[in-house]
Amino acid sequence: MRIVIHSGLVIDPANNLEKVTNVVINDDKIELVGNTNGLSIDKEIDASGLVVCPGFVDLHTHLRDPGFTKKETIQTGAAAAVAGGFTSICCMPNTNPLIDNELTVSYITNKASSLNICDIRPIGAITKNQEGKQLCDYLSLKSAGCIAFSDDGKPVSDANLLYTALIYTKNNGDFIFALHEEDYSLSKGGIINEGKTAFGLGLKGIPSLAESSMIARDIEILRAVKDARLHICHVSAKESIALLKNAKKEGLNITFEVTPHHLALTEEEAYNYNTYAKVNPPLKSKEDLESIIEAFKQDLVDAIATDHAPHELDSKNVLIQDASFGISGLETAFGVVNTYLVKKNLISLFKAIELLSTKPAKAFKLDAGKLTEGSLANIVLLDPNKEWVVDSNNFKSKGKNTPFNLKTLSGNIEQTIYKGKTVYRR
Ligand SMILES: NC(=O)N[C@@H](CC(=O)O)C(=O)O
Ligand SMILES: [Zn+2]
Ligand SMILES: [Zn+2]
Repeated sequence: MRIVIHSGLVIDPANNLEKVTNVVINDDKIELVGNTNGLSIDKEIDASGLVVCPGFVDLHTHLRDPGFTKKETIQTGAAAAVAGGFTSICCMPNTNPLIDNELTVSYITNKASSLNICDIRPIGAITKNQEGKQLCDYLSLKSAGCIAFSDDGKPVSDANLLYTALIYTKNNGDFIFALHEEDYSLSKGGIINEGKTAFGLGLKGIPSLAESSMIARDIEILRAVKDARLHICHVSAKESIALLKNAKKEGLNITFEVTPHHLALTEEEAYNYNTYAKVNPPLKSKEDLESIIEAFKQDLVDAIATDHAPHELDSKNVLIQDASFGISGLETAFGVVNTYLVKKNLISLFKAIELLSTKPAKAFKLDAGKLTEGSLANIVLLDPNKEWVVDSNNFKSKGKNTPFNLKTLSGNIEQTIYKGKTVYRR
């Protein structure tokens, strides 16, 4: 079966391509990008007015399954992913049981292959039961299919534990440690960012120092170990950006991601005790947001990752002190990035697509995020100019918890193709 997607603006950062041309799919693969002369075509997709680009890659998704299926299941999470243009997602281990054993890995990969609508790559835990006491068996988790390791939701508070994990793995291949950076002694009891909004609302704040001091510590650990590889999750503070800029300049093997909500919103979103704006790390000040934008302009950011954290509304429709931390993010990611970065002329659409596909794939060494001939036909058709009003009731995700609800976004996913088959159409 040969399908040609014609008349669209093809943006493929992996091959430095941006032009109106054809993308030819043959069964599950990309046969070619360019001229279709002499080819017999079975089916045509008219992409006039649309952008055709690689399926997006999310390095940070919470699927909640096994264990917390009232928040999300692998099925609803995967449906949300493809509705958001993601054809590869990496799922965090804070499930129940946790992804700290091969059985849970195979539960997820089996579900993923029976659904067959997007790649689902498990991230294993760094410590057993995420208790921060005992290292997991990284070799066997890796051979079972884990592509990185993280205790996300929690920091690795014990410096010696992280140090040991890096030393143990460094001569055994590529092990990526994705870190949730938070010093509990500084963040404990905090609800939103420490600053004007928290003060005005009478809420205990979480200082930026809770994030940046841990990043500083872990850069030191990385420097001490050398050949190890760190990835910093959901970076939100200007102090953290400054540290990471220097670490990169120095040549340390470190990457970092920024979420759509941290590049678009500030702590003021929590005005009125809005629990939908309660997230970890907290939404920060205008100055932090400006330093994140500057990091994008300077090409320092390695990935935009959703930190899709679906929660049932019962855990959000309570006092802000008691509400869960987290934002459901898969289905608004492109719209938010396009509205708050591209439409404001802060970065180009090409760069935005690169940060959602090619760069994250590169950071986690995934065979994805490109329209190269012979690679799997994981493709998104999007309308960068289409305006829409977010209505979380229409989300495929069970998680309706978003501070973007009822906001107008520009840029919509029209169609998502996975291994040559349409898995989502608006
Ligand atoms: N981001 C959040 O606010 N919540 C995440 C955990 C995390 O990413 O740290 C969750 O699992 O709900
Ligand atoms: Zn986290
Ligand atoms: Zn997370």
